Amino acid sequence: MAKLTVKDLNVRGKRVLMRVDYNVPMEEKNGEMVINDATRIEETLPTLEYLIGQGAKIVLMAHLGRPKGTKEPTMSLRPVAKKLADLLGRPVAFVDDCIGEKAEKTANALQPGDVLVVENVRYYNEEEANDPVFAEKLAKLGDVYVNDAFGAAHRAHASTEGVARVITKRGGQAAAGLLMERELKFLGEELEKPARPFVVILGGAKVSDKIKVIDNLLDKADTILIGGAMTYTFRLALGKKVGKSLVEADKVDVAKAALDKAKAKGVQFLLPVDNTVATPVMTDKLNKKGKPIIDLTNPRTNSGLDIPDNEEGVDIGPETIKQYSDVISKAKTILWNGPMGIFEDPRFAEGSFAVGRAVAEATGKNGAKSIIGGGDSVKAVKKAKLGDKVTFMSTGGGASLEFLEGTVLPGVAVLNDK
Ligand SMILES: Nc1ncnc2c1ncn2[C@@H]1O[C@H](COP(=O)(O)OP(=O)(O)O)[C@@H](O)[C@H]1O
Ligand SMILES: O=C(OP(=O)(O)O)[C@H](O)COP(=O)(O)O
Repeated sequence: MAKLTVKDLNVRGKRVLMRVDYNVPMEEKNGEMVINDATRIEETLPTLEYLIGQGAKIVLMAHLGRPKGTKEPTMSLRPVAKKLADLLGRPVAFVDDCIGEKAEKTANALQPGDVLVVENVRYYNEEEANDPVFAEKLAKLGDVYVNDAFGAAHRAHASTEGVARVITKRGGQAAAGLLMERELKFLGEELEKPARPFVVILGGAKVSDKIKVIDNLLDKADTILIGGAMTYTFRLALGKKVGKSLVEADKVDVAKAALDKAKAKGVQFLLPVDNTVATPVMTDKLNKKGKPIIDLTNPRTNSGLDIPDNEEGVDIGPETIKQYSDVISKAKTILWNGPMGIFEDPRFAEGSFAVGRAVAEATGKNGAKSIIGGGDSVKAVKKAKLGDKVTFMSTGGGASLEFLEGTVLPGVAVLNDK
Protein backbone atom coordinates (compact mmCIF):
# COMPACT_ATOMS: atom_id res chain seq x y z
CA MET A 1 0.00 0.00 0.00
CA ALA A 2 1.40 3.42 -0.95
CA LYS A 3 2.23 5.70 1.93
CA LEU A 4 1.24 9.30 2.53
CA THR A 5 4.05 11.66 1.55
CA VAL A 6 4.92 15.19 2.65
CA LYS A 7 3.15 16.44 -0.48
CA ASP A 8 -0.14 15.10 0.90
CA LEU A 9 0.19 17.13 4.10
CA ASN A 10 -0.78 20.68 4.95
CA VAL A 11 2.29 21.74 6.90
CA ARG A 12 2.00 25.52 6.83
CA GLY A 13 2.84 26.93 10.25
CA LYS A 14 3.06 23.42 11.73
CA ARG A 15 6.01 21.86 13.54
CA VAL A 16 7.16 19.00 11.33
CA LEU A 17 9.16 16.47 13.35
CA MET A 18 11.28 14.72 10.75
CA ARG A 19 13.55 11.69 11.23
CA VAL A 20 16.56 11.77 8.92
CA ASP A 21 19.49 9.37 8.53
CA TYR A 22 22.46 11.67 9.10
CA ASN A 23 24.64 8.75 10.20
CA VAL A 24 27.50 10.01 8.03
CA PRO A 25 31.13 8.83 8.05
CA MET A 26 33.26 11.20 10.15
CA GLU A 27 36.83 11.42 11.29
CA GLU A 28 38.73 13.50 13.81
CA LYS A 29 41.07 16.09 12.30
CA ASN A 30 42.97 18.51 14.57
CA GLY A 31 40.54 17.84 17.38
CA GLU A 32 37.48 18.50 15.21
CA MET A 33 35.01 16.01 13.75
CA VAL A 34 34.96 16.29 9.95
CA ILE A 35 32.33 14.76 7.64
CA ASN A 36 33.88 12.52 4.96
CA ASP A 37 30.79 11.98 2.84
CA ALA A 38 27.72 14.23 3.13
CA THR A 39 25.54 12.28 0.67
CA ARG A 40 22.95 11.36 3.28
CA ILE A 41 22.57 15.04 4.24
CA GLU A 42 22.45 16.21 0.60
CA GLU A 43 19.79 13.65 -0.26
CA THR A 44 17.35 15.16 2.25
CA LEU A 45 17.58 18.66 0.73
CA PRO A 46 14.62 18.22 -1.65
CA THR A 47 12.32 17.34 1.28
CA LEU A 48 13.70 20.19 3.38
CA GLU A 49 13.44 22.73 0.58
CA TYR A 50 9.87 21.62 -0.11
CA LEU A 51 8.92 21.96 3.57
CA ILE A 52 10.63 25.36 3.85
CA GLY A 53 8.72 26.52 0.75
CA GLN A 54 5.49 25.39 2.39
CA GLY A 55 6.18 27.43 5.52
CA ALA A 56 6.73 24.46 7.85
CA LYS A 57 8.70 24.72 11.10
CA ILE A 58 11.18 21.87 10.83
CA VAL A 59 12.62 19.85 13.70
CA LEU A 60 15.17 17.23 12.60
CA MET A 61 16.16 14.23 14.68
CA ALA A 62 18.77 11.61 13.84
CA HIS A 63 21.31 9.19 15.28
CA LEU A 64 25.05 9.21 14.73
CA GLY A 65 27.08 6.09 15.39
CA ARG A 66 26.32 3.73 18.23
CA PRO A 67 26.97 5.67 21.48
CA LYS A 68 24.86 3.13 23.43
CA GLY A 69 23.19 5.61 25.74
CA THR A 70 26.32 7.62 26.53
CA LYS A 71 26.88 11.25 25.53
CA GLU A 72 29.91 10.39 23.39
CA PRO A 73 31.17 13.81 22.19
CA THR A 74 32.63 12.45 18.91
CA MET A 75 29.08 11.38 17.99
CA SER A 76 27.45 14.79 18.41
CA LEU A 77 25.24 16.03 15.56
CA ARG A 78 26.54 19.61 15.98
CA PRO A 79 28.94 19.39 12.98
CA VAL A 80 26.13 17.82 10.96
CA ALA A 81 23.84 20.78 11.72
CA LYS A 82 26.64 23.10 10.61
CA LYS A 83 27.07 21.19 7.34
CA LEU A 84 23.32 21.27 6.75
CA ALA A 85 23.31 25.06 7.18
CA ASP A 86 26.08 25.33 4.55
CA LEU A 87 24.16 23.10 2.14
CA LEU A 88 20.81 24.84 2.66
CA GLY A 89 22.39 28.30 2.58
CA ARG A 90 20.36 29.35 5.65
CA PRO A 91 20.81 29.20 9.41
CA VAL A 92 20.11 25.91 11.19
CA ALA A 93 19.53 25.97 14.94
CA PHE A 94 20.99 23.24 17.17
CA VAL A 95 19.97 22.07 20.65
CA ASP A 96 22.28 19.77 22.59
CA ASP A 97 19.45 17.49 23.72
CA CYS A 98 16.71 15.72 21.76
CA ILE A 99 14.12 15.88 24.57
CA GLY A 100 13.30 18.21 27.46
CA GLU A 101 12.52 21.82 28.09
CA LYS A 102 15.28 23.41 26.00
CA ALA A 103 14.41 21.36 22.90
CA GLU A 104 10.68 21.98 23.37
CA LYS A 105 11.09 25.74 23.89
CA THR A 106 13.29 26.06 20.81
CA ALA A 107 10.88 23.98 18.70
CA ASN A 108 7.93 26.09 19.90
CA ALA A 109 9.72 29.33 19.03
CA LEU A 110 10.46 28.32 15.40
CA GLN A 111 9.06 30.54 12.65
CA PRO A 112 7.77 29.17 9.32
CA GLY A 113 10.79 28.05 7.26
CA ASP A 114 13.09 27.67 10.29
CA VAL A 115 15.15 24.50 10.73
CA LEU A 116 16.27 22.97 14.05
CA VAL A 117 18.50 19.92 14.57
CA VAL A 118 18.31 18.22 17.96
CA GLU A 119 21.13 16.15 19.44
CA ASN A 120 21.79 12.43 18.74
CA VAL A 121 18.75 10.40 19.80
CA ARG A 122 21.05 7.47 20.68
CA TYR A 123 22.50 9.48 23.57
CA TYR A 124 19.55 7.82 25.34
CA ASN A 125 19.23 4.03 25.70
CA GLU A 126 15.47 4.51 25.44
CA GLU A 127 15.83 5.27 21.71
CA GLU A 128 16.92 1.79 20.65
CA ALA A 129 14.62 0.22 23.26
CA ASN A 130 11.72 2.01 21.52
CA ASP A 131 10.66 3.19 24.97
CA PRO A 132 7.09 4.60 24.84
CA VAL A 133 7.76 7.29 27.47
CA PHE A 134 10.78 8.50 25.50
CA ALA A 135 8.69 8.47 22.31
CA GLU A 136 6.10 10.68 24.07
CA LYS A 137 8.89 13.13 24.94
CA LEU A 138 10.11 13.25 21.33
CA ALA A 139 6.53 13.72 20.12
CA LYS A 140 6.34 16.99 22.10
CA LEU A 141 8.57 18.53 19.42
CA GLY A 142 6.16 18.10 16.52
CA ASP A 143 2.58 18.34 15.26
CA VAL A 144 3.13 15.99 12.32
CA TYR A 145 5.77 13.31 11.70
CA VAL A 146 7.82 12.75 8.56
CA ASN A 147 10.26 9.91 8.04
CA ASP A 148 12.97 10.57 5.46
CA ALA A 149 15.43 8.15 7.10
CA PHE A 150 15.26 5.15 4.77
CA GLY A 151 18.70 4.02 5.99
CA ALA A 152 17.34 3.59 9.52
CA ALA A 153 13.83 2.39 8.61
CA HIS A 154 14.72 -1.25 9.39
CA ARG A 155 15.11 -0.23 13.04
CA ALA A 156 12.00 -0.19 15.25
CA HIS A 157 13.35 2.57 17.49
CA ALA A 158 11.61 5.44 19.27
CA SER A 159 12.47 8.07 16.63
CA THR A 160 11.75 5.78 13.64
CA GLU A 161 8.65 4.00 14.93
CA GLY A 162 7.41 4.78 18.45
CA VAL A 163 7.08 8.53 17.94
CA ALA A 164 5.01 8.05 14.78
CA ARG A 165 2.57 5.93 16.81
CA VAL A 166 2.26 8.66 19.45
CA ILE A 167 1.65 11.40 16.89
CA THR A 168 -0.90 9.41 14.85
CA LYS A 169 -2.68 8.31 18.04
CA ARG A 170 -3.26 11.94 18.98
CA GLY A 171 -4.63 12.68 15.51
CA GLY A 172 -1.47 13.93 13.75
CA GLN A 173 -0.27 12.53 10.45
CA ALA A 174 2.81 10.41 9.73
CA ALA A 175 4.17 10.58 6.18
CA ALA A 176 7.18 9.65 4.06
CA GLY A 177 9.70 12.29 3.02
CA LEU A 178 10.68 12.66 -0.63
CA LEU A 179 13.89 10.62 -0.21
CA MET A 180 11.98 7.84 1.50
CA GLU A 181 9.42 7.97 -1.33
CA ARG A 182 12.19 7.61 -3.94
CA GLU A 183 13.82 4.70 -2.10
CA LEU A 184 10.48 2.86 -1.89
CA LYS A 185 9.80 3.58 -5.57
CA PHE A 186 13.13 2.29 -6.89
CA LEU A 187 13.76 -0.60 -4.50
CA GLY A 188 10.06 -1.48 -4.31
CA GLU A 189 7.68 -0.59 -7.14
CA GLU A 190 10.26 -0.65 -9.95
CA LEU A 191 11.33 -4.19 -8.98
CA GLU A 192 7.79 -5.48 -8.41
CA LYS A 193 6.92 -5.18 -12.08
CA PRO A 194 10.33 -4.68 -13.69
CA ALA A 195 10.90 -3.97 -17.37
CA ARG A 196 12.54 -7.14 -18.72
CA PRO A 197 15.13 -8.52 -18.95
CA PHE A 198 15.61 -7.91 -15.22
CA VAL A 199 19.26 -8.59 -14.34
CA VAL A 200 20.41 -8.78 -10.72
CA ILE A 201 24.10 -8.55 -9.82
CA LEU A 202 24.95 -9.84 -6.36
CA GLY A 203 28.33 -9.80 -4.69
CA GLY A 204 29.87 -9.02 -1.34
CA ALA A 205 31.30 -11.18 1.36
CA LYS A 206 28.82 -13.75 2.53
CA VAL A 207 26.10 -16.01 1.17
CA SER A 208 24.49 -15.89 4.62
CA ASP A 209 24.02 -12.08 4.36
CA LYS A 210 22.42 -12.30 0.92
CA ILE A 211 20.57 -15.61 0.84
CA LYS A 212 17.15 -14.14 1.66
CA VAL A 213 17.71 -11.51 -1.05
CA ILE A 214 18.69 -14.23 -3.53
CA ASP A 215 15.64 -16.26 -2.58
CA ASN A 216 13.29 -13.28 -2.96
CA LEU A 217 14.82 -12.15 -6.26
CA LEU A 218 14.76 -15.66 -7.74
CA ASP A 219 10.99 -15.09 -7.92
CA LYS A 220 11.43 -11.90 -9.95
CA ALA A 221 14.70 -11.81 -11.92
CA ASP A 222 15.49 -13.19 -15.38
CA THR A 223 19.23 -13.45 -14.69
CA ILE A 224 21.31 -13.39 -11.52
CA LEU A 225 25.05 -12.68 -11.82
CA ILE A 226 27.12 -13.73 -8.82
CA GLY A 227 30.46 -12.20 -7.77
CA GLY A 228 32.41 -11.48 -4.60
CA ALA A 229 33.41 -14.06 -2.02
CA MET A 230 29.93 -15.60 -2.29
CA THR A 231 31.18 -17.23 -5.47
CA TYR A 232 33.31 -19.71 -3.57
CA THR A 233 30.52 -21.08 -1.39
CA PHE A 234 28.59 -21.74 -4.62
CA ARG A 235 31.70 -23.34 -6.15
CA LEU A 236 32.05 -25.62 -3.10
CA ALA A 237 28.42 -26.59 -3.60
CA LEU A 238 29.34 -27.62 -7.16
CA GLY A 239 32.27 -29.75 -5.93
CA LYS A 240 35.04 -27.35 -6.99
CA LYS A 241 38.22 -26.46 -5.12
CA VAL A 242 38.32 -23.00 -3.55
CA GLY A 243 41.85 -22.87 -2.11
CA LYS A 244 42.10 -20.24 0.63
CA SER A 245 39.12 -18.21 -0.58
CA LEU A 246 36.64 -16.81 1.92
CA VAL A 247 33.86 -19.42 2.13
CA GLU A 248 31.04 -20.40 4.44
CA ALA A 249 31.31 -24.19 4.47
CA ASP A 250 28.15 -24.45 6.57
CA LYS A 251 26.17 -22.63 3.87
CA VAL A 252 26.87 -25.12 1.07
CA ASP A 253 23.37 -26.61 1.41
CA VAL A 254 21.83 -23.16 1.26
CA ALA A 255 23.84 -22.41 -1.90
CA LYS A 256 22.73 -25.74 -3.44
CA ALA A 257 19.09 -24.93 -2.66
CA ALA A 258 19.45 -21.56 -4.43
CA LEU A 259 20.96 -23.27 -7.50
CA ASP A 260 18.07 -25.76 -7.52
CA LYS A 261 15.47 -23.01 -7.19
CA ALA A 262 17.06 -21.09 -10.08
CA LYS A 263 16.82 -24.22 -12.26
CA ALA A 264 13.22 -24.90 -11.26
CA LYS A 265 12.22 -21.27 -11.95
CA GLY A 266 14.13 -21.02 -15.22
CA VAL A 267 16.27 -18.16 -13.89
CA GLN A 268 19.67 -17.87 -15.55
CA PHE A 269 22.09 -18.09 -12.59
CA LEU A 270 25.66 -17.28 -13.59
CA LEU A 271 28.80 -17.83 -11.54
CA PRO A 272 32.20 -16.41 -12.55
CA VAL A 273 34.05 -18.49 -15.15
CA ASP A 274 37.43 -17.11 -14.07
CA ASN A 275 38.89 -15.17 -11.15
CA THR A 276 41.71 -12.97 -10.03
CA VAL A 277 43.53 -14.92 -7.35
CA ALA A 278 46.37 -13.98 -4.98
CA THR A 279 48.52 -15.76 -2.40
CA PRO A 280 47.86 -14.77 1.22
CA VAL A 281 51.03 -14.28 3.27
CA MET A 282 51.02 -13.57 7.01
CA THR A 283 53.07 -10.47 7.93
CA ASP A 284 54.47 -9.36 11.30
CA LYS A 285 52.39 -6.15 11.12
CA LEU A 286 49.31 -6.06 13.37
CA ASN A 287 45.87 -4.58 12.69
CA LYS A 288 43.80 -2.47 15.16
CA LYS A 289 42.55 -5.63 16.86
CA GLY A 290 46.12 -6.88 17.33
CA LYS A 291 45.79 -9.61 14.69
CA PRO A 292 48.52 -10.17 12.05
CA ILE A 293 47.87 -8.39 8.75
CA ILE A 294 47.74 -10.73 5.77
CA ASP A 295 49.32 -9.52 2.54
CA LEU A 296 47.81 -10.70 -0.73
CA THR A 297 50.75 -11.34 -3.05
CA ASN A 298 51.33 -12.43 -6.66
CA PRO A 299 47.92 -11.54 -8.12
CA ARG A 300 47.11 -13.42 -11.36
CA THR A 301 44.19 -14.62 -13.43
CA ASN A 302 43.01 -18.14 -12.71
CA SER A 303 41.11 -19.44 -15.73
CA GLY A 304 39.80 -22.71 -14.33
CA LEU A 305 37.01 -23.19 -11.83
CA ASP A 306 39.34 -24.86 -9.30
CA ILE A 307 41.58 -22.57 -7.25
CA PRO A 308 44.96 -23.99 -6.13
CA ASP A 309 45.36 -24.78 -2.41
CA ASN A 310 47.64 -21.84 -1.53
CA GLU A 311 45.65 -19.15 -3.40
CA GLU A 312 42.55 -17.07 -2.68
CA GLY A 313 39.88 -15.73 -5.06
CA VAL A 314 39.83 -11.93 -4.75
CA ASP A 315 37.94 -10.65 -7.82
CA ILE A 316 36.09 -11.82 -10.92
CA GLY A 317 38.35 -12.39 -13.94
CA PRO A 318 38.46 -10.84 -17.44
CA GLU A 319 36.30 -13.52 -19.15
CA THR A 320 33.63 -13.12 -16.48
CA ILE A 321 33.75 -9.34 -16.90
CA LYS A 322 33.09 -9.81 -20.64
CA GLN A 323 30.27 -12.26 -20.09
CA TYR A 324 28.58 -10.22 -17.35
CA SER A 325 28.97 -6.94 -19.29
CA ASP A 326 27.24 -8.55 -22.28
CA VAL A 327 24.28 -9.69 -20.15
CA ILE A 328 24.07 -6.25 -18.49
CA SER A 329 24.10 -4.45 -21.86
CA LYS A 330 20.82 -6.17 -22.81
CA ALA A 331 19.02 -5.52 -19.53
CA LYS A 332 16.05 -3.17 -19.08
CA THR A 333 16.15 -3.26 -15.29
CA ILE A 334 19.42 -3.71 -13.38
CA LEU A 335 19.81 -4.15 -9.64
CA TRP A 336 23.31 -4.32 -8.17
CA ASN A 337 24.11 -5.19 -4.57
CA GLY A 338 27.59 -6.08 -3.33
CA PRO A 339 31.05 -5.64 -4.90
CA MET A 340 32.58 -8.23 -7.23
CA GLY A 341 35.89 -8.43 -5.35
CA ILE A 342 38.01 -6.85 -2.63
CA PHE A 343 37.53 -3.47 -4.35
CA GLU A 344 39.12 -1.53 -1.46
CA ASP A 345 42.46 -2.79 -2.85
CA PRO A 346 43.04 -1.17 -6.28
CA ARG A 347 44.58 -4.44 -7.56
CA PHE A 348 41.25 -6.20 -7.03
CA ALA A 349 38.82 -3.40 -7.93
CA GLU A 350 38.64 -3.98 -11.70
CA GLY A 351 35.75 -6.48 -11.52
CA SER A 352 33.58 -4.05 -9.56
CA PHE A 353 34.62 -1.05 -11.67
CA ALA A 354 34.04 -2.89 -14.97
CA VAL A 355 30.60 -4.06 -13.85
CA GLY A 356 29.95 -0.44 -12.76
CA ARG A 357 30.93 0.78 -16.24
CA ALA A 358 28.69 -1.82 -17.89
CA VAL A 359 25.77 -0.78 -15.68
CA ALA A 360 26.41 2.92 -16.45
CA GLU A 361 26.57 2.22 -20.21
CA ALA A 362 23.37 0.19 -20.17
CA THR A 363 21.49 2.87 -18.21
CA GLY A 364 19.14 4.88 -20.36
CA LYS A 365 19.55 2.56 -23.39
CA ASN A 366 15.93 1.91 -24.48
CA GLY A 367 14.82 3.35 -21.16
CA ALA A 368 16.84 0.89 -19.07
CA LYS A 369 17.01 1.69 -15.36
CA SER A 370 19.80 0.85 -12.93
CA ILE A 371 19.37 0.67 -9.18
CA ILE A 372 22.28 0.30 -6.80
CA GLY A 373 21.52 -1.20 -3.38
CA GLY A 374 23.27 0.69 -0.58
CA GLY A 375 26.50 -0.15 1.20
CA ASP A 376 29.68 -1.18 -0.57
CA SER A 377 28.28 -1.29 -4.13
CA VAL A 378 27.45 2.42 -3.81
CA LYS A 379 31.01 3.01 -2.55
CA ALA A 380 32.37 1.13 -5.60
CA VAL A 381 30.18 3.14 -8.02
CA LYS A 382 31.30 6.41 -6.41
CA LYS A 383 34.95 5.34 -6.41
CA ALA A 384 34.66 4.62 -10.15
CA LYS A 385 33.08 8.11 -10.55
CA LEU A 386 29.94 6.66 -12.09
CA GLY A 387 27.49 8.00 -9.50
CA ASP A 388 25.74 10.35 -11.92
CA LYS A 389 25.41 7.69 -14.63
CA VAL A 390 23.11 5.29 -12.78
CA THR A 391 19.39 5.78 -12.20
CA PHE A 392 19.31 5.43 -8.43
CA MET A 393 21.69 4.76 -5.55
CA SER A 394 20.15 3.80 -2.22
CA THR A 395 21.24 5.63 0.94
CA GLY A 396 20.57 2.53 3.07
CA GLY A 397 22.90 -0.45 3.48
CA GLY A 398 21.24 -2.76 5.99
CA ALA A 399 17.85 -1.20 5.22
CA SER A 400 18.07 -1.82 1.46
CA LEU A 401 19.15 -5.41 2.07
CA GLU A 402 16.20 -6.06 4.39
CA PHE A 403 13.84 -4.34 1.98
CA LEU A 404 15.13 -6.48 -0.92
CA GLU A 405 14.55 -9.56 1.23
CA GLY A 406 10.87 -8.61 1.15
CA THR A 407 10.76 -7.57 4.82
CA VAL A 408 8.31 -4.85 5.79
CA LEU A 409 10.43 -2.13 7.40
CA PRO A 410 8.99 -0.92 10.74
CA GLY A 411 9.79 2.73 9.96
CA VAL A 412 7.69 2.45 6.79
CA ALA A 413 4.89 0.26 8.14
CA VAL A 414 4.02 2.83 10.80
CA LEU A 415 3.39 5.64 8.28
CA ASN A 416 -0.19 6.47 7.20
CA ASP A 417 -1.43 4.78 4.06
CA LYS A 418 -2.55 7.06 1.21
N1 LIG B 1 36.56 -12.42 -3.12
C1 LIG B 1 36.45 -11.78 -1.97
N2 LIG B 1 37.12 -12.19 -0.87
C2 LIG B 1 37.02 -11.52 0.31
N3 LIG B 1 36.22 -10.45 0.49
C3 LIG B 1 35.52 -10.01 -0.57
C4 LIG B 1 35.59 -10.64 -1.84
N4 LIG B 1 34.78 -9.98 -2.67
C5 LIG B 1 34.24 -8.96 -1.99
N5 LIG B 1 34.67 -8.98 -0.72
C6 LIG B 1 34.37 -8.00 0.35
O1 LIG B 1 33.01 -7.92 0.61
C7 LIG B 1 32.77 -6.71 1.30
C8 LIG B 1 31.41 -6.20 1.00
O2 LIG B 1 30.49 -7.16 1.33
P1 LIG B 1 29.02 -6.83 1.82
O3 LIG B 1 29.08 -6.08 3.11
O4 LIG B 1 28.28 -8.12 1.80
O5 LIG B 1 28.49 -5.86 0.66
P2 LIG B 1 27.38 -4.72 0.69
O6 LIG B 1 27.79 -3.71 1.73
O7 LIG B 1 27.40 -4.11 -0.68
O8 LIG B 1 26.10 -5.41 1.00
C9 LIG B 1 33.85 -5.75 0.84
O9 LIG B 1 34.55 -5.29 1.96
C10 LIG B 1 34.74 -6.60 -0.07
O10 LIG B 1 36.13 -6.39 0.14
O1 LIG C 1 24.33 3.61 8.57
C1 LIG C 1 23.36 2.86 8.77
O2 LIG C 1 23.37 1.55 8.42
P1 LIG C 1 24.12 0.99 7.07
O3 LIG C 1 25.59 1.22 7.25
O4 LIG C 1 23.75 -0.48 7.05
O5 LIG C 1 23.53 1.75 5.91
C2 LIG C 1 22.08 3.36 9.36
O6 LIG C 1 22.20 4.70 9.77
C3 LIG C 1 21.63 2.47 10.51
O7 LIG C 1 22.59 2.49 11.54
P2 LIG C 1 22.67 1.29 12.58
O8 LIG C 1 23.08 0.05 11.80
O9 LIG C 1 23.66 1.70 13.64
O10 LIG C 1 21.27 1.09 13.15
